[in-house]
Amino acid sequence: MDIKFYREAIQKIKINGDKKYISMHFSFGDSNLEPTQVLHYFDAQKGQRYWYRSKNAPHTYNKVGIQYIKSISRSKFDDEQLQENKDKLFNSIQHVDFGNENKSSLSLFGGMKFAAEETTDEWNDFNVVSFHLAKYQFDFVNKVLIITDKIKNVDLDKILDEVHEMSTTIAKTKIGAVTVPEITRSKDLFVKGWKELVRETIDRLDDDFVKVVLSRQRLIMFKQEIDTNYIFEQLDHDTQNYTIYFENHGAIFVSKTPERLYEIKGKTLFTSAIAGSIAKDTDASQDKKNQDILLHDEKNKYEHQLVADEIVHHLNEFSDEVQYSEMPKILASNFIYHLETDIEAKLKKDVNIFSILERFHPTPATGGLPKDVAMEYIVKKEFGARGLYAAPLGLIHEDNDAEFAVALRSMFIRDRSATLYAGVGIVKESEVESELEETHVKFKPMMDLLGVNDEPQDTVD
Ligand SMILES: C=C(O[C@@H]1C=C(C(=O)O)C=C[C@H]1O)C(=O)O
Repeated sequence: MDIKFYREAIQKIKINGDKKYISMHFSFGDSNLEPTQVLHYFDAQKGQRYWYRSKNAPHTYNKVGIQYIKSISRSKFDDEQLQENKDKLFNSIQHVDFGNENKSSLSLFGGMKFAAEETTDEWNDFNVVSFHLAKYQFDFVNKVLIITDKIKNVDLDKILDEVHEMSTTIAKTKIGAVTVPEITRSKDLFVKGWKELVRETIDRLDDDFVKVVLSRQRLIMFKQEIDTNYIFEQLDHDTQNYTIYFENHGAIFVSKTPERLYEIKGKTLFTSAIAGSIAKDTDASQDKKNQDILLHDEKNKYEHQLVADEIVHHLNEFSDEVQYSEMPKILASNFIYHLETDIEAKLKKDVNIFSILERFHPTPATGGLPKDVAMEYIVKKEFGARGLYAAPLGLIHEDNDAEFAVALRSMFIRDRSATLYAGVGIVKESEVESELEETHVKFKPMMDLLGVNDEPQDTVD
């Protein structure tokens, strides 16, 4: 980092008294910083850190945020108000461009809980709706560090010292030995009740209520509080899926989801219908067979089509030009294959991205059909609240470019325990035992992350 250049440039900054925040970006192209190192470096900021990395390299986004200096938090989702809050916030920021060729990608990180109606103490550390503006945003795609601070507190020389110190120290930071969590207990919650609910739901479904996703939970207890550096390293290995790591107050939420809710780039929206599943197999020929079975299985194809049709239907409100392939393809994720249909749409002028979020979430891949009936059913019948499981989480930029993932294959960590979540789409043709089996497979990414190979011996009904 050319600190001398910045030192001179900073003298020329004219503070705009009409603004509330100042945001500067610095190129760190010459130092090889890694997200895991940055998160580790800011251990003292635990409770105010996030990491969001898009799936598949080269990643569209790969960003670590530290210290929430401003948060838009709501107990209810209101698209108009959120758009207004977001615009107001971005308009109150003075951007400083040092003539860097890398543009600033200042963003808000956050999303909303699966359902606003759910209330449990367990999830109280997270708001129903929250979008955070982090003071330090490390953008690993463009290799820039964006620092945003309140104008009334800002000390530009101090910021430069800080940047200099960070860029040199972080580059040398090694996580070193991490503590692998020691599991004292692992148990499946309400399995018997869940199976009964699936049975009851299959009976309940009819021509008017065709699909609902039912999830269940697994509780893992540790001997000591989990070493967050262990989590960072584990998350780093898998680049095939999204990486979501989100701290708020005393809680941590982690997801390795394969599912994108949508990505907006300029005037184009990209999304995918993902539903219909089969486990991967360690035997290569069986594994190939499994993929063929999935591509041709009527129940899975039906389940998938419901999701694809619903997404296309919602898109018609925001777009006059929607494109998608007629036949789903195979999406390989950790331990499991899904059916996937890619969908692309040209957005109409001036669409509110929060309205898209509200309309899309939840797709029938995590909610059901019709959406309202399914949501009510889930909130009323499922055991425990979903919180951020299956929730949309992602990044929103000033120019409305955004990406949201659906936080599946996820867990909630607090103190010495983790709660894992897994759900399955129930349709009239579902069978209880194979749906239960599918949840086992969907727990695996988080079990694997925690280093647990065995299924729990213990169940609580
Ligand atoms: C609900 C989950 O997954 C969703 C449900 C799927 C299905 O029922 O086939 C497939 C992928 C996801 O859209 C989960 O992973 O918990």
